[in-house]
Amino acid sequence: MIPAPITILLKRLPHGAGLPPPAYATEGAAGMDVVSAVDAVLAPGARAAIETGFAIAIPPGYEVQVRPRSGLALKHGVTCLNTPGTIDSDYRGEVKVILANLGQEPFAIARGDRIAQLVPAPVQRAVLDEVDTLEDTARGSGGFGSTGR
Ligand SMILES: O=c1ccn([C@H]2C[C@H](O)[C@@H](COP(=O)(O)OP(=O)(O)OP(=O)(O)O)O2)c(=O)[nH]1
Ligand SMILES: [Mg+2]
Repeated sequence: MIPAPITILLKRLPHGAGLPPPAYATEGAAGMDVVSAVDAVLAPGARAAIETGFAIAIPPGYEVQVRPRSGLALKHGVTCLNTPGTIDSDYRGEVKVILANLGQEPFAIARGDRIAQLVPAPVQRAVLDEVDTLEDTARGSGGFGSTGR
């Protein structure tokens, strides 16, 4: 069964006027592609918070993840540095995409270029229960490659 879509409110900011809102490129796309509101050039090794020209209000109990586009990553080495970026449901500032250029060439972004994708997700919160001992397991404290290659 396909879960019903949640409603996210989107407020267009003045410098984002005229830009297309985030949108699904295909019927089955998981992410809504989001476009840049600015022209920018990312030098090799550089990072920047790229403005999108909108703010959103996500319903309580959800987040929006900001994820890279694989085409930009593969062709240009351009990715979201903090992937997946987290948009909190109580954030009302401008959504920004933290892009990093891990490639060898400068990467030019034009206003209107699709730079990332937004994926809403339910958030499972937790309460922490501080204890003196934790139940033992076969793994124990092994990790970071302890099971081999
Ligand atoms: O890719 C991102 C990541 C975050 N944000 C905004 C929305 C998010 O709700 C807020 C805070 O993000 P996060 O919690 O990841 O950053 P922080 O360094 O912990 O900042 P803060 O102390 O404001 O929570 O910044 C974006 O616009 N784009
Ligand atoms: Mg935070």
